[in-house]
Amino acid sequence: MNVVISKDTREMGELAASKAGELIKQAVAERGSANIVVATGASQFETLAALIAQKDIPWEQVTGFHLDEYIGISTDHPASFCKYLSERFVSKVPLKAFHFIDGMAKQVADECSRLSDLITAHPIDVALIGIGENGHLAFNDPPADFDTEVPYLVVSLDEACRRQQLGEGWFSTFEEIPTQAISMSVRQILKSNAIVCSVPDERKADATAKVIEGPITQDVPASILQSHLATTIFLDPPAASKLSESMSATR
Ligand SMILES: N[C@@H]1[C@@H](O)[C@H](O)[C@@H](COP(=O)(O)O)O[C@@H]1O
Repeated sequence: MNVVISKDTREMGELAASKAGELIKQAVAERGSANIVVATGASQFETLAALIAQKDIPWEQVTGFHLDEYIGISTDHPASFCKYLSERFVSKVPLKAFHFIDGMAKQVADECSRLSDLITAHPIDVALIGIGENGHLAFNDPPADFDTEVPYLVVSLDEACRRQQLGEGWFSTFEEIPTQAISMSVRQILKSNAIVCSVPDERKADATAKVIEGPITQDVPASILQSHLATTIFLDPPAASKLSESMSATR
């Protein structure tokens, strides 16, 4: 795992997008196509804006996968990750395909199977992800399942995760926030050839320090990224503010 501390949030997004763009272009040059995973949330604002601004990515050869989605939130709800991805990414670049998670599916088990089959047929070149204030990876809250081989699964959201969504302003009341989601599993995320993790904001400083410098534990799900050699975590200075001095010196 590599760590890059940028000078501000904008630069964090530019550096993360530049890394992701290089990896996408490399995959297309080598294989003729690329498969990517795209996350949502406040963490991805700058990264996705910088990614869609890159002019030399052959998007027609790129297939995208959706990292996680609430169960029971329609696509016109302000918190819908489908809405977020449509508006900020899918409508902005001419992708070969994008596989959304249907959080309104009547049979969520069938939806997980459909997505699992699709992603198994599309090995991922690069996953763009974030981490939660509670250290979650996608919607795998602590203690996360590090063992399941299932690519997509139904997960329960813990209170800290749901409070984060309220704090970011995606919902107007705590009660409105779903208690379940469909998420890519931890093992599926780790199968990505490369991982580009964007982490801005002081709200993430505690989780960032645990993820990067603490032990690998299911209680801090994103700490498993330490075991993935082709992961780069891009931080802004507030997110990096609780790292040890030696780590901060890598800036
Ligand atoms: N489940 C989403 C993830 O897709 C995201 O990567 C992560 C970080 O959240 P945020 O970017 O909102 O800070 O947790 C969110 O709740």
